[in-house]
Amino acid sequence: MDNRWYAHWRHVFKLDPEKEIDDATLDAICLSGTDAILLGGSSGVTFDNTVDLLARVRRYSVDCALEVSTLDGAVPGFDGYFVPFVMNTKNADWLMLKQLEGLQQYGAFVPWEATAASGYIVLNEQSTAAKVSEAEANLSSQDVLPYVWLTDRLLHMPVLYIEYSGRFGDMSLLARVAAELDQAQLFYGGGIDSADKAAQAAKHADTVVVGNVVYDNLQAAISTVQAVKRMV
Ligand SMILES: CC(C)=CCC/C(C)=C/CC/C(C)=C/CC/C(C)=C/CC/C(C)=C/CC/C(C)=C/CC/C(C)=C/COP(=O)(O)OP(=O)(O)O
Ligand SMILES: O=P(O)(O)OC[C@@H](O)CO
Ligand SMILES: [Mg+2]
Repeated sequence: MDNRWYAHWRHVFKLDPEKEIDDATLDAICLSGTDAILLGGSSGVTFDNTVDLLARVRRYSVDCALEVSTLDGAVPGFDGYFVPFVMNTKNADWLMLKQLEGLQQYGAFVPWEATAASGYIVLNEQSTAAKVSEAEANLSSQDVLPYVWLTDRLLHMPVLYIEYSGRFGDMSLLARVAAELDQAQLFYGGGIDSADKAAQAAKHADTVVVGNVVYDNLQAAISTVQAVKRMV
């Protein structure tokens, strides 16, 4: 079951439990007006660093969800959970088998009403996510469409995530994907490090995810919130 508890999210900050973040930065991020804090990373995510960051974000009233990307990092107590599936890999581990193992281990504890599958299309070959998952990331706008149809129209995944982690993506491809969607909520993430890039992504994506710039340039990160909200 998925009642889209995240349907109203327009702007999201993604924090990586593996990375250090000081209290002042976390305060600014959680009070920025963003719709949610999503914890996730493609490597080095453990139970301990996830619990630690969750406890710190819990001081604020902002929604806090977990993108479960390692078996060790499945932690109770979040407002919601996303389970990623990499659609553009031929390695069955990242397409389905890791997720199956997760359910074999934790299935009895999953809050189904607050858990959603996210169909990832990973498009930056240089990203950790692409390398870890062996994604076939070099796709044109035309190549990407069958993955979109598979994710949205055949499998009815509630979230389709266009992932350029670390690099700003092709906005014409994003527009093409948006135009093809029947029911999935379109998440975009990758390389947003300014208000202008955030606004460009918000033209097409339902939900804009901002990650690395939080650690590189806090003011630029904060500026993305209003840029996305202005597009509503
Ligand atoms: C105990 C309890 C209450 C559990 C409930 C939680 C729950 C729903 C558990 C379900 C268990 C389950 C199904 C677990 C699955 C675990 C798992 C290993 C899934 C596979 C995930 C996956 C496909 C990983 C590949 C990489 C990827 C796409 C990660 C997504 C996140 C991402 C892209 C982050 C960006 O990473 P970053 O580190 O920033 O990368 P860059 O360096 O490139 O920027
Ligand atoms: O870190 P950046 O490049 O902002 O990407 C955000 C997010 O899509 C990563 O999973
Ligand atoms: Mg990152």
